[in-house]
Amino acid sequence: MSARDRIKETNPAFYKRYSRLEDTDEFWEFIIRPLRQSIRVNTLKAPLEVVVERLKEEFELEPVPWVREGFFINVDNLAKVPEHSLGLIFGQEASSMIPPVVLDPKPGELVLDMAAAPGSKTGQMAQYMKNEGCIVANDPKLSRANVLIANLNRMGVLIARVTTKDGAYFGRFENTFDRILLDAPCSSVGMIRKRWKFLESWRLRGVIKYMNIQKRLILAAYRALKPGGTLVYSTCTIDPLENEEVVDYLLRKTDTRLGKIDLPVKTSEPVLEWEGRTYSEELKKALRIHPNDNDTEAFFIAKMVKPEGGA
Ligand SMILES: C[S@@+](CC[C@H](N)C(=O)[O-])C[C@H]1O[C@@H](n2cnc3c(N)ncnc32)[C@H](O)[C@@H]1O
Repeated sequence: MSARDRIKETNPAFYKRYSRLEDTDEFWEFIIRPLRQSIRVNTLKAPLEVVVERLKEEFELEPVPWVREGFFINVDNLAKVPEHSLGLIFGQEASSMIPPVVLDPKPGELVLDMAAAPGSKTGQMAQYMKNEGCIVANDPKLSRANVLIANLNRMGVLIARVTTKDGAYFGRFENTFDRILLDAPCSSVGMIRKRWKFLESWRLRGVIKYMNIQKRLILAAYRALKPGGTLVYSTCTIDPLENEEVVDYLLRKTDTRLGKIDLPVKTSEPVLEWEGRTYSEELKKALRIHPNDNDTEAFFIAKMVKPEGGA
């Protein structure tokens, strides 16, 4: 049975909705094809070259084009690789490495990771900050916050302060953070490649529930951002209501502008019209990544800048 037919049979509403986004055989095939394993080398613990040389003795590595420390690797079970237990490498999906690259935090800065667990992007940001400055790593789900703490310990991250608030709580710290990552909770269509259950359980009402949470969080994040600061919004899903709609909402409510993202990554056209809504042309600067674009998880990434002297 073709991927298209399997998807149609498993969740007809899913098929109907997203065939309006893209309807090629390739798209449907990559929506469900198992993901390639990828890793990020953790330069907080050892130099990149040393870890790469060691791994090459045993595995084939292929660089992830958009992240210097990212590699595809031919390993079945990372848990059996000692470098993983030692925190020298971290299993992280290749497209999920993009938001921290776009945010580009610097040593000494104050950064908010509003939805941080299990911490793959917190670790990556600490790496770019050379463990200098501070990252407030927040996640309200206690079981996930525990995994976050364990991962940060294993990765040797020394600058994270873990909190367990609803992300909207941070809106009260107006004009405070140099950079903010909102890697939002979402309907996780990109994760179908890891877990079939995300296809089975997908419902439009879930998308709408997440959209409302995302709008609340992005507005709070923007409030907490310093004038001149950068906010990156990302999801691992393809629904325009959780992506373009949410960023367009922030554009309409505030004085934010979108920043251009220049990375060697293939993207799909951003959606500027959906279900009778029209979105700002500014959204052309966002990255909409479908799973067939680069053989990765689906992702959406937008970079917002708060003007100096802005509200
Ligand atoms: C996509 S995951 C984050 C992945 C993480 N950034 C990483 O790279 O490892 C989204 C997270 O949002 C958290 N979350 C759910 N509701 C939230 C809320 N109201 N405020 C902040 N975070 C929330 C979830 O517990 C989940 O861990």
